[in-house]
Amino acid sequence: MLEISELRKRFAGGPDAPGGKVALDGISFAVRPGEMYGFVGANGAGKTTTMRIVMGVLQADSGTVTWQGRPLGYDDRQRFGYMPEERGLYQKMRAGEQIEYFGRLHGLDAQAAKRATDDLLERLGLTERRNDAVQALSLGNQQRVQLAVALVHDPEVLVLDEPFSGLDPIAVDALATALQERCRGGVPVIFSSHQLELVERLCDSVGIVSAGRMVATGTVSDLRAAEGDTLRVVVRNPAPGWADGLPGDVTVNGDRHTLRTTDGDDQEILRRAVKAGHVEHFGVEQPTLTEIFKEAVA
Ligand SMILES: Nc1ncnc2c1ncn2[C@@H]1O[C@H](COP(=O)(O)OP(=O)(O)OP(=O)(O)O)[C@@H](O)[C@H]1O
Repeated sequence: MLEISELRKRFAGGPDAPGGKVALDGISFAVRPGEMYGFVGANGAGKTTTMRIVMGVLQADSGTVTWQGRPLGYDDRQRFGYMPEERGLYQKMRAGEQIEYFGRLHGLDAQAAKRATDDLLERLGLTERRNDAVQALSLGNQQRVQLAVALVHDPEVLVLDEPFSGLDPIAVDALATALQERCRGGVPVIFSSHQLELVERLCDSVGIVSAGRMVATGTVSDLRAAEGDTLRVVVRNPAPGWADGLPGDVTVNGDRHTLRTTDGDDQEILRRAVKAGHVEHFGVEQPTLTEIFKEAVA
């Protein structure tokens, strides 16, 4: 298990923050083998800083990162796969050579690096691009190469900073499939993203970070249960004031009035809606990750 515990980090101040900037204020979470963990938060919340500390690019002021119960060292990190936010490909090197080269850097012999590269080029739909220089590739294909570089040495853990940003749906699916395969093989995968629908679709667990603190973490279903269900009622052409006194909020779109509420007597609400107009929809819905996120960071 990868365990991140009570990480704190303050950056030295500039003219706008002479006292320094607290980037992390006690971040803790754990990612289990075979778990896909989505790390979400507003811009500047602390996701990249956390990942950089996990990968040893930055040092925390305090707190620990352990893997399999032991503090992480250089050798452990060599066996991790990392996609940094700033990316890190040699622009003039060919895609295939690059993946092989990173495989060698991570300790594979020439044959193993070539085999792994062939396999990844195939899986990620890059075989035709093997001999293209990275700078000649589209953003999506560069990102596929970047993922291949993170995967080439068959890593024990994957740490990916916004791997899906800027990708079209086909590329998203190619990357998602590659990550799911590793996960099924028992690799813990942590990735940050602002694409909450994608995180909801792919992840077993989610961590929501806000201003350097973890404001919610757990399985998506636990977070949903904690948030509670919402009753959504849509009434067309209702009589004015039909929802007066009912709990929740009403939004109006043309002749459609939508009431959303997390409490109240559902039968009473139904009676009022039927009396008021044509009831087009009446149902209980689970909160989306976007709703959970907005509530958690509010
Ligand atoms: N090298 C640095 N020097 C000073 N401040 C920094 C440095 N790196 C990050 N910060 C600050 O630390 C805070 C956390 O930044 P971080 O990049 O970790 O956020 P993030 O959640 O990854 O944001 P985004 O979603 O925009 O990538 C921000 O206020 C940022 O400005």
